[in-house]
Amino acid sequence: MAGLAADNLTCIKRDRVLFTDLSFALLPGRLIYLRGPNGAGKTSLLRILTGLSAPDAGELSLDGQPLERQRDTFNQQLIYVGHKAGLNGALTAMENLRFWCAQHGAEFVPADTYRVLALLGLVGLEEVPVRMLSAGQQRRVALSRLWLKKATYWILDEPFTALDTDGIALLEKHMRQHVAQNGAIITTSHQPLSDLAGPMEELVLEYRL
Ligand SMILES: Nc1ncnc2c1ncn2[C@@H]1O[C@H](COP(=O)(O)OP(=O)(O)OP(=O)(O)O)[C@@H](O)[C@H]1O
Repeated sequence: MAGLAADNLTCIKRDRVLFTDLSFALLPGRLIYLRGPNGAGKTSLLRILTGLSAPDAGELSLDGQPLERQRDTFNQQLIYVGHKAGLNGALTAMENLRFWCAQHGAEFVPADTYRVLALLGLVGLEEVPVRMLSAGQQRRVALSRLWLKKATYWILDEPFTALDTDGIALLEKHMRQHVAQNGAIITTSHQPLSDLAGPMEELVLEYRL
């Protein structure tokens, strides 16, 4: 089957089973809204999907083949935006993005990067160390990756954090467009996604004692 499939995943942290026997598929052209209370295991699940951590049981596959044999291929097709912005505060937005592109196999084209930063409302802030930007501006720099690299799979952990209403709408529209172009997204959010994000499936993690 095309897509990223999780088969019977189990995740245990400090003797607490966060989830077990969790199976689902993230298919091209689909958006999964992953929700659940604080501590349910949403970030833990997303980290497993990205390969940053391993499940305690279960398998992941990409296009029907074990994911662990295709990590490089998957990484080329993946953008992960974690709940922390993942920026170096001492570097400017342009420097951060140049570094990120080099690390993630994306071509860094300064003119395109300025254009994306402008789209995200950051004109005049491109050369400022990001530690001097507001929380929402830093989030916008982090999210600009979604405009700079072509990748089928987007794994997003609380991407709306600190964004104002215009920022939320901009991101939701971009997500919808990505899915319409056969992209695949799994995202967490403590605020419900609006219709701007387009059709979605829900994956709910309950808090287990
Ligand atoms: N590296 C770790 N070591 C020990 N426990 C961890 C680790 N990472 C996460 N946990 C625990 O696992 C549980 C789930 O954490 P996780 O961050 O996945 O939840 P979440 O659903 O994303 O929560 P939130 O909505 O608050 O972001 C928490 O109780 C947390 O303390």
